[in-house]
Amino acid sequence: MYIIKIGGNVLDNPERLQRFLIDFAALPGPKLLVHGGGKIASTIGLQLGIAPQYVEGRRLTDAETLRVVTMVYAGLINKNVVAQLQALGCNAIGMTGADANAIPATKRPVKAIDYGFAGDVGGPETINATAIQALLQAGLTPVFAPLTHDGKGSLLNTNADTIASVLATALAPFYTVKLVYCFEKRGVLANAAEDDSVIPHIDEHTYQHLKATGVVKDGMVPKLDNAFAALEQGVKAVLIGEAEALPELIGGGSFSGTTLVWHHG
Ligand SMILES: Nc1ncnc2c1ncn2[C@@H]1O[C@H](COP(=O)(O)OP(=O)(O)O)[C@@H](O)[C@H]1O
Ligand SMILES: CC(=O)N[C@@H](CCC(=O)OP(=O)(O)O)C(=O)O
Repeated sequence: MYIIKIGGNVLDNPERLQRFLIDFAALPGPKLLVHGGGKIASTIGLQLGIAPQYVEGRRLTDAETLRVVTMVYAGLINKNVVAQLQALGCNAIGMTGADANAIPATKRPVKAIDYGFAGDVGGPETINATAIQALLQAGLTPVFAPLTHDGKGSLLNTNADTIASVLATALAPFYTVKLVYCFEKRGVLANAAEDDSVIPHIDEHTYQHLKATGVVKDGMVPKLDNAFAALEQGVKAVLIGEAEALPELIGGGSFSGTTLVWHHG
């Protein structure tokens, strides 16, 4: 099965999103979509007078921000994606980690920095894989917003790349899971300014080198950390590429993004 994640730069562009959803809806077999939307949450927050705050690239989720991200992720984005998929004949069902207790989490402990209502997810055994399997077996396509819950009544904000990785890992014992991170570039690039400089294959060793030399940075670092963690824990394949090139990415032809390589044993 495919678990596909789309980020803020795709969600923010209606034409790009529509093209992606057409291809996603056409994928045969069980599938699951995870969306982010950090960029849209920041824009809507600003319109409401709530400026986004980041420390080292991570959002601080105070009580007001939690209200904004709940409205934007679980409401505006999630329900519009579900409606668009329904129009394409894909029987989508919108989810957060609170729904069906799919993804329990704990509020990140306050150390040097207080990230507020940020949720840290435990191991794959904490995921309610049974409920997600039941949805898949009923022919439904779960669409996850990047929110989890603490089991005490509060939603928590959790990075969408992490949600995709942990769901992929939790479902790996039951399905051959291929995890696909779709974003606005054609893959992991050797040169940020050169769109055609896609690195076709990256293993752990190469990744450490790319990170140390600053070729891979910013949002790509947590994405690849999550991706290698998923491979280590039984996910069959991880692909990274352009949302609009989903069929090529999955088809594995030339110009088909970056494939992460895991050396077993
Ligand atoms: N070597 C690289 N190749 C491609 N993107 C990179 C690279 N290094 C850093 N990045 C940055 O990582 C970003 C993708 O991560 P992120 O911002 O989390 O995106 P999204 O949430 O849309 O998936 C790209 O937009 C790009 O700016
Ligand atoms: C805790 C945390 O980092 N939450 C993220 C969730 C959204 C997200 O991951 O969106 P993209 O995939 O579009 O970046 C945030 O609020 O930015």
